[in-house]
This record gives sequence, C-alpha cells and structure tokens, in this order.
Amino acid sequence: MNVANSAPAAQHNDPQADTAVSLQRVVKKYHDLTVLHELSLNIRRGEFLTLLGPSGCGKTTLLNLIAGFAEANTGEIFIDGQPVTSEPPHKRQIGIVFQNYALFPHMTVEKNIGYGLRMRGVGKDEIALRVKQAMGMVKLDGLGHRKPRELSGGQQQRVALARALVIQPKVLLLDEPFSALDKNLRGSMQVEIREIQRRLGLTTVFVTHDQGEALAMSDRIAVMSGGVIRQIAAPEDLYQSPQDPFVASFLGDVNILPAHYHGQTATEVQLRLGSGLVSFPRSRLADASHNGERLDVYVRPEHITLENLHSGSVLSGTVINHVYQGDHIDTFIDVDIPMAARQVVTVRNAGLGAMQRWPIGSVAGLVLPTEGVSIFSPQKREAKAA
Ligand SMILES: Nc1ncnc2c1ncn2[C@@H]1O[C@H](COP(=O)(O)OP(=O)(O)OP(=O)(O)O)[C@@H](O)[C@H]1O
Repeated sequence: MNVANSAPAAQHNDPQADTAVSLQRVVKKYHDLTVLHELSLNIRRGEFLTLLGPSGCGKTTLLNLIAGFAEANTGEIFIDGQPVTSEPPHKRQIGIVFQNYALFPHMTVEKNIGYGLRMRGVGKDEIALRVKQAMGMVKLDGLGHRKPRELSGGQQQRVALARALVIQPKVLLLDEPFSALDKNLRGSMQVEIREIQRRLGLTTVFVTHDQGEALAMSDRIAVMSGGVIRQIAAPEDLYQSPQDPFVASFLGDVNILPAHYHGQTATEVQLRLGSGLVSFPRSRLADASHNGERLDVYVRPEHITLENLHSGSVLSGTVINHVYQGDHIDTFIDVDIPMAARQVVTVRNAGLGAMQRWPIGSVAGLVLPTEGVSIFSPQKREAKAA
C-alpha cells in the first residue's frame, strides 16, 4: 500500500484531544475510478456525524476505510491520534451495524452478540455479563436463546447494534441501518440509537441518503458528492446557509429563481428579479459578480409569503395547485419571470386557510425573505462541477 508522508504525518499531525477519527488527504481508487478525492475529515469525540449524499458518492467507501475493510491508495487515517492506516479491522476496535444486519443465522442472539468478545479471547463470565448488559441496553431482555430467523426485523437490528456495542468500540459505524425497517419502527429506532449514543458519549459515523434522517439525528452532517465533502456543518447551518448549489438543493426543498446582478453596497446586493429590483444582505451572495450577470436565487418554500397583488409586487403568479400535507399545504404558483422558461414556485403555508384565501386560478404577489436565501452563479457552478 502506498501511504503518503507516513512518518511526517504521524509526527506532526497530533490530532487535537477532541478528535476521535482523522482522515487526511485520503484517496481511494477502484481500478481507474477515483472514488474518494484527497478527502480530509476530522470526526469529533462523542459526536454523531452523518455522511449524506446520493448513491455512489463514496459514503460506504469512506466508512470501509475507517473500519479497515478497504485500504486507501494514499493518505492517512488516525483513530485516537494513532495511525491505523495499515491496521487490520479487528485491531481498530470499531463497532459496525450494516443495513442487512449480517447476523450469523445458526447462532442464538446471545452467541451473535458475544461473537466479537470470543474472538478477542475475553473470559466466559465476562462475556456473559457484557452480553447481558448490551441486551438490556437495546431492550432485548429475554430473547437471548432465539435464532435470528425467530426475530422481527427491528429485533434483528437491535441484535446487530448490541453486537457492535458489546466490544466497547472507540467508534460506532452505522451503514444505512434503518433502510429495511418500516417508517414507524425507523423513527423509534432513530430515537433509541441517538439516546444510547448520547448516554455512552460514543463517536458515531452514520451513513444515509435520507436527508430527513440526517437532519433529525446528527450533530453534524458531511454532504458528499462525487467523492468529495461539499460542506460539513450542523444541520441548521447547512439548511440555512448552504455553501453551494448542490448542498442547497440536496438538503430540503428549494425554489431556484433566475435573476440578474444589478449592484451592491457594503451590506446589500441588488438583483433584478421578476419585474423589479430586490435587495438581499451582501453575505447571501456566494461569488463575486459583475453587472448583468445571471444569478440564481435559492429560497425555501416556507420562507416565501403570499400577498395581495399591488403595484409594487416584484414577483407575482397564478396559483395552479394546492397539495394538502397534513401539517402544511404546498401551494404551486406559476410565476411570471420575463425571459425565463415557465417557472413553478412552491410556497409552504402552515395555515390551512391558504386554500380559501388563494383559490386555484387566483393571482398573488410573492414576498421573498431578506434572510434565508442563497445566491449562486449558475456559470460558476458549472465551471466548478467540470
Ligand atoms: N469493491 C469495489 N470495486 C469496484 N468499485 C467499487 C467497489 N466498491 C464501491 N465501488 C464504486 O465506488 C463508488 C462509490 O461507492 P460507495 O458504495 O462508496 O457509494 P455510496 O455513496 O455508499 O452509495 P450507496 O448510497 O448506493 O450505498 C461507486 O461508483 C461504486 O460502484
């Protein structure tokens, strides 16, 4: 294996005390395909970090590198400050829960959970004690003598979790652990795993492509695409202040409104949007822009409000549909934007009165927030992606 700068990295990169796992300029290739591009990531001790991204972006590969199931072509990995890049999986003291549980079908629940301890040569009495504790933690008391096929999907997932916890791992890795569970069970397992993880202060890396799950569970989310981390931040920061268009559209629903740069002051940027000029805080503009440049304004459906049309309304459109969602209503509006293709904007209203106030066919003005928008240059986006 080719490990770049192995000796200097070990000497100089003494990760801070609060870093549990550190990946430094890690490259992973499968044949000609580079799956991870010089990826660096510091995972804090005790945090619940989610790797979120579309299928094939490299999430599982990153998890496999931490676990030791795959080897990096170049770069370094540290756990608790120690280089583990060349260590086999069993020496890394890592607990893993897979999507398909990966239980041994011929072993009882107890034997499955104690497997890792037997492999490590732990004494019989201690194994019995620790297995019992782990079963209590995941609420499997009384099921120790069953075989996996005699358990529900949720119970099998608990066995997999207990098996990962029983070795007292330095890091817990969760690879889409809820995808085989139904919606209700998934919700309760999310809460339980988070509760156990917090109680134990266990550094956890969670892989999902479900943005709702990521927002609900994580201390921080690393949004990945094409083998790089696009942004890593707390859920609310990612949602409110995405750094690039990919993050803005991948996390949550967003409307993209075409606009043109008009000018700026020290604090504000002015855009030509719809039939007039609109000002936003200067900080919402991601890239330096020139006069007349095409820009995209990213705005969340719940941040737009509707108003009665008046002469000062810069954006207006015709209501074409309402979709009742239980706790809110999505209203779809065909917006008039000069020189743009047909533009349907979603507005999310908490109040059920929206359907009466803005019946289908009515014309409304759209009010954009000053905060809570992000402005990106589509040309620069294409250049960066190329
Ligand atoms: N053992 C392997 N040999 C060859 N290519 C692989 C191997 N494992 C993964 N890949 C490729 O690496 C890329 C990243 O795969 P990876 O499984 O890490 O993605 P992912 O983000 O976890 O996707 P998903 O959400 O679908 O699980 C994909 O293009 C995949 O086909």
